[in-house]
Amino acid sequence: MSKLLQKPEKQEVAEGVTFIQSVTKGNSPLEYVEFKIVELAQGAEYSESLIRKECCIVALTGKINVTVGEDVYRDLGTRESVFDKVPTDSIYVSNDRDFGLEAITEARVALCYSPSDKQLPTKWIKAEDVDVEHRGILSNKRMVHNILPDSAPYANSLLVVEVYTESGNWSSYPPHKHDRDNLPNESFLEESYYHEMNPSQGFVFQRVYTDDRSIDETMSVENGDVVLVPAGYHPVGVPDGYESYYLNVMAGPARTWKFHNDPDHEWILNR
Ligand SMILES: O=C(O)C[C@@H](O)[C@H](O)C(=O)CO
Repeated sequence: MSKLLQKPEKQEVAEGVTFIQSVTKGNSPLEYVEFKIVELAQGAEYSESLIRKECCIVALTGKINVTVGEDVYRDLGTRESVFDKVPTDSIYVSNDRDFGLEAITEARVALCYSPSDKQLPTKWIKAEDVDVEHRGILSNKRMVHNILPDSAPYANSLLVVEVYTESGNWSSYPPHKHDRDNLPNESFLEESYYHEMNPSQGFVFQRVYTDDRSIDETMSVENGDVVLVPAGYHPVGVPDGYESYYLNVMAGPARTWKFHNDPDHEWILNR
């Protein structure tokens, strides 16, 4: 199996608290992005101390309370399934702070991390404030929830977006990359993709490839999988009959998403 594909692996870390995915510097090729999917049973609690990293807590499904230091953010989360296709609530927590999660209902939570050493205020990113963007035409249609885009100045390094791709469509397409620290032309951002499909037995294909093909992996991606993009283009193709959801986390030396399309396929944009 590709080193860029991580299958879900249940790890019960406390009563009612299960890691489904845990991408760390120790088990992935990424330097700037770490990521967890945590499932919480109703009433379960989980806490963490951030050491030299910032975190965006995304209430994927269910309802949670989040505590950051003395502050409590209550009743976060808007969905029973990510395929309700409405934005959800998130909390940005700065480096070297403690946070806690408490599940009001059964809940699935994404924890998105990147290195940081400059303290910033905690930010409640409310569902109603998340910008919803429709991109693309023909078989390239997708909807994007901009949770923490580069235009939002709340984080030092993290970028977080949710992307829905319609059945039979492509996204992150035409293929683009952001793997050169060469602003203003291109930024270096690593990226992770956490995938879900509707119905859940579906699959999508994701290719990760560089110009010189030193990376060239085409992966069959199933519900709950994570794809890691240390470099290269990273398009996603969705088979007929299935909808795709993914949560992207990006981070790098500069908090700017400046991508470069694969010149061979850029013509797609001019139809
Ligand atoms: O517009 C899309 O298809 C989503 C992608 O831009 C995705 O968020 C990504 O690849 C970011 O680099």
